[in-house]
Amino acid sequence: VVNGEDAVPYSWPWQVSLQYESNGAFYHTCGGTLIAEDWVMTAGHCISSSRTYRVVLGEYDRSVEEGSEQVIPINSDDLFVHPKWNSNCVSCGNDIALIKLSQSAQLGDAIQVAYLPAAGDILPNKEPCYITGSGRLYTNGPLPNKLQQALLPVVDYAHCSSQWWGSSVKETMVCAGGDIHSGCNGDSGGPLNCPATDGTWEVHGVTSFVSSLGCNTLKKPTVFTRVSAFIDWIEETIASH
Ligand SMILES: CC(C)C[C@H](NC(=O)C(F)(F)F)C(=O)N[N@@+](C)(CC(=O)Nc1ccc(C(C)C)cc1)Cc1ccccc1
Repeated sequence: VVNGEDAVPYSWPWQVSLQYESNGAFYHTCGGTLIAEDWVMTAGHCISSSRTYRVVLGEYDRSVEEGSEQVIPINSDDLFVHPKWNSNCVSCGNDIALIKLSQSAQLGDAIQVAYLPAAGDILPNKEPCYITGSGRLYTNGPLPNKLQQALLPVVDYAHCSSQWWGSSVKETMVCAGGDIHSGCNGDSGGPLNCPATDGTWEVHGVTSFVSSLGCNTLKKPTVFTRVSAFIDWIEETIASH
């Protein structure tokens, strides 16, 4: 997250860190959202079938053992990338994947399941959402230790597809930001958290891409997979596994 701030510890308790194994150690590669006790939602581009993954829940500061962390391994046949995700066509969308955890998360103060929007729910322009993640602090910059957040107002489809991203943005995506705040690599797969009418938060986006010219390129909002366009697929996948 570029130009964000340290989140209040455990204030986004559905945020997870997706980590892959390399030479015996695990590395943060993407964010994710806990959507059920044993399911995590992330981006399709975060998953490669040749890697071994684990998720870490209840993490605030990656450099400190806080006691709230839960590390859960992932079985390779529990990775469900959307069937229409095509890594050669990021602009086609469908950048979403589900991961079944090998055991249920123990919910508590630091770990909670996110609310998802109703199918088809479209956010109005300028809706004040927050991006959260442990991605780079600036283009080609370092990863933070503490979870970051930044206010990223929604740029509706009409604006995002006309002026800014053009035809690279589809109606199955949500744009947000476009000023000095943005996501950056490592935030992929994480949540776009938007206020719900009843004072809670709903996860409306899965962080998908930023401009290759620079994470916080002006007039190039961060682009998210629109969760409300995939509610049926999410429900079917969970129901059948
Ligand atoms: C793997 C790609 C497909 C998505 C990747 N997503 C992210 O980093 C995210 F924002 F989600 F955290 C990304 O934006 N990767 N970049 C490598 C940029 C990129 O590939 N962006 C991009 C933008 C648009 C398109 C399509 C829609 C034309 C494809 C890729 C990050 C970057 C940006 C500036 C400097 C260095 C690295």
